[in-house]
Amino acid sequence: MQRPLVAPSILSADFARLADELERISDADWAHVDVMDAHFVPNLTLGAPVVEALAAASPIPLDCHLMVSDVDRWALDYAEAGAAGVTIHAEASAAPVRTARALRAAGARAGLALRPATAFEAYEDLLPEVDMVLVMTVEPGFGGQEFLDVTLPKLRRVRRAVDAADLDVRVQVDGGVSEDTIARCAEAGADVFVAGSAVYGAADAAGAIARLRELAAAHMPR
Ligand SMILES: O=C(CO)[C@H](O)[C@H](O)COP(=O)(O)O
Repeated sequence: MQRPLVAPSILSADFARLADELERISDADWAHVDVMDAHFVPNLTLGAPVVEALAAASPIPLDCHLMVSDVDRWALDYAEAGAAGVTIHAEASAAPVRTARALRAAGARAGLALRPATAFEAYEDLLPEVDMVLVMTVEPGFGGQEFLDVTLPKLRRVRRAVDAADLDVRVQVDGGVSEDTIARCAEAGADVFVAGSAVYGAADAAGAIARLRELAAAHMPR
């Protein structure tokens, strides 16, 4: 198992002060950037030009989570904008292997995300083509939602498959991750933890990041 990575989601940040909000999480491993198109999910955030500006301003790498329809058409723009990792949703992609290969060829990590109701089994054979699987632990679209325990069995299945294949593939969780829920995620096999409100809602963001990282490390199987 790799060391735990904490990726605060800037969805819960102050959008009027994004460069300052990235500085606030400079102790984190990655900054998680939620791209929403008001079609794949019922919310609208930002696009590649803003990601390009954030990549230039950020003290840490950007991890872009694309919640957009027809994602194969848009994904490469985010790698070219400077994102270190780009995650596409399986449900929005007609050609996940082609898109993942294009992302890797552009120098970005390729991630594949699964909504809570999407089964992992149909995508298991694609594991060698990606660098990360994102198991959504809420329905995508909004921060501050309640963690869905029903996603934990899938998280365990993803971890088992990654370990069985002995692949260098990260397993990310996103949604409702907090000091109350992170132990469950770590025990089930996650090693990248996205947290929006748990970090940006804290007076001391650096302290919140450190506590999440410690809790994750304490509960990840050795
Ligand atoms: O992808 C997301 C929503 O679709 C966000 O990253 C996620 O919800 C983070 O927010 P919180 O930690 O407050 O649940």
